[in-house]
Amino acid sequence: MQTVSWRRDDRWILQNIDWTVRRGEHWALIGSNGAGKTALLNIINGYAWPTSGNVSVLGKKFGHCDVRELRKSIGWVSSALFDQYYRFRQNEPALNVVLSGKYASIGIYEHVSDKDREEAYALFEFFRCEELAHQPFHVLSQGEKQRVLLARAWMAKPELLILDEPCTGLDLLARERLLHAVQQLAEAPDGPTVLYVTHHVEEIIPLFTHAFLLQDGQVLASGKIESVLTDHLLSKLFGVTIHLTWQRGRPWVKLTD
Ligand SMILES: Nc1ncnc2c1ncn2[C@@H]1O[C@H](COP(=O)(O)OP(=O)(O)OP(=O)(O)O)[C@@H](O)[C@H]1O
Repeated sequence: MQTVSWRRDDRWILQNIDWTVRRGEHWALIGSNGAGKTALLNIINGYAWPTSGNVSVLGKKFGHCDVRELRKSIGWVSSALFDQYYRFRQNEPALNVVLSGKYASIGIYEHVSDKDREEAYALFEFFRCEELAHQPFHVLSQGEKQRVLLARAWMAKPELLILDEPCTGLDLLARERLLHAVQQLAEAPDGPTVLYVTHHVEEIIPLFTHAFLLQDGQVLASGKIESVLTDHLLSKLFGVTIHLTWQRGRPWVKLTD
């Protein structure tokens, strides 16, 4: 995207955002609460239209393409969004949630082939949660829901996978399992480009090649992980003095104030 700005109610939520993601790169998008991360994702998914600037996603320029068609190539995992949808579909089994990913719909309105069903079961196995397939989605724990939503997104084999704070509400083991699954998915031969949104630096696994720091709707820094994840830039981003230590390719935060 080039010089993208988004204004709402006399306030600039995003200002002059330049961001290019190339095939083979995986990005972490980091920012504090209210920085504009969700707003930026809404623009990438075509749910919000920039006030100014240009957006192209997967080589398709917005304004010159069918955004609904484009969305079929984008997997979006956001538990906040899906909790809202499935609150009204209390008996929907997790299997149907995964199957619906094939059609990018909420609920299933198409004929489901045996092959689709097999594929969905294989994904439950891949994410090590076979026992969840026949349970209603809305009763699952947060960690279980996230794995089901990841499987749902993967049913359509998207080229771009957007994970919006997928570890929110997960305990340590569930978080590490989910991160491992993300790494495996992305590294598969037909794996997607991953955009991973978080405010927790510890979730940045070695998969990520680049990071984008968003502050008050503006780019604080963007580029290769090692040049962006520095004590100086993260302290500036979060407004506290941060010291990072790296262990096995992952950054860990210490507050030094
Ligand atoms: N449709 C809208 N109309 C008016 N203001 C909005 C709209 N959408 C977002 N905002 C405002 O834009 C700012 C950025 O919101 P956004 O949800 O993108 O933040 P975020 O970085 O995702 O935060 P969090 O980490 O808390 O989820 C917030 O102050 C929010 O109130």
